[in-house]
Amino acid sequence: MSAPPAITVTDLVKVYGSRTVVDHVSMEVAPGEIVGFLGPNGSGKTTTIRMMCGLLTPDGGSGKVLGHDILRAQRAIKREVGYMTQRFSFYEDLTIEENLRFVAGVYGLEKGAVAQALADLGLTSRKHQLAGALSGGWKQRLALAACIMHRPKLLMLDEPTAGVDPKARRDFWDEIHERAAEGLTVLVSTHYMDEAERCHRINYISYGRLISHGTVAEVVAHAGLTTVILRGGDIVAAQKRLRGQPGVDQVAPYGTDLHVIGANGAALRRAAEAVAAETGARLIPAETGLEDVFIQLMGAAQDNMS
Ligand SMILES: Nc1ncnc2c1ncn2[C@@H]1O[C@H](COP(=O)(O)OP(=O)(O)OP(=O)(O)O)[C@@H](O)[C@H]1O
Repeated sequence: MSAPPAITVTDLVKVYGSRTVVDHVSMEVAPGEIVGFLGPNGSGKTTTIRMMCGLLTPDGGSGKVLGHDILRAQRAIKREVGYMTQRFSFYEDLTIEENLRFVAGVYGLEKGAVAQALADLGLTSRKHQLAGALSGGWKQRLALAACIMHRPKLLMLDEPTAGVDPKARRDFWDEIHERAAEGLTVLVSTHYMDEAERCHRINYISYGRLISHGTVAEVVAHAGLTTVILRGGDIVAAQKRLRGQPGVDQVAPYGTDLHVIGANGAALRRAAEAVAAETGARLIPAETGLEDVFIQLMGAAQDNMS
């Protein structure tokens, strides 16, 4: 028998005033899975995460997180979940170790917990450094140490690597994958495509509604988009000519290439062939990227709302 899901929520709803900011969101996450949560700014990711963490009571829907009812057992959920908020904060004039000691005190953890967390996150040699003097990557490592010190079974990360350099982001993700291999479940919201690609599965939310989910390959395939590249020739003229043509939904320059994307493959190819011939460009078939899919989904969601 397979293990019960770490998260299973059905039809979650949150309403602020007259606005439904989370609109019947259902999701299931298996233990040890890393699931990405993507969507434009203000689409409802943080609000959904907070309902799952037991920090916010839903106005509708039901579900269980780590076997606890999200409506009735919020305290039990908080004990077993680590939540890293978008803008994590520390006492800047305290050292790494002092900050972790403070967190350990809040959770009532035993003495060894701080030393263990320092060792786990490679922070021992820096433990006397002031939190305020750390670079973005080390600050984020401290935040991760603070939110996994009480040994949560589920980690909710809300845009954990915003403003952190690529090397620190990669180290962070390696750390997350190691933890997941040990059984930790992770739900992570992000705006970065490379991070989405490091998740086992992703969920895409827009205007509070979950509109696509699955592995990255499934989400891309499900979007059914065609992509071609125009290379060489007069790219500026080609870009102007292609915009608004039947079949052409997106035109995006990438260096000296022009990526042309659309849902109607036949119409897209016709338009691209004609413009390539006019502007002296070569036409190269290409794979559709996750970012192209998300931009298409954003456009489609806006059309539905207007
Ligand atoms: N306490 C609140 N009262 C009123 N409106 C709120 C409240 N919290 C969030 N909202 C609104 O709900 C919507 C969803 O916000 P939320 O923070 O969940 O989005 P998000 O997807 O996490 O955005 P981002 O990517 O910018 O972090 C936004 O329009 C936001 O302004």
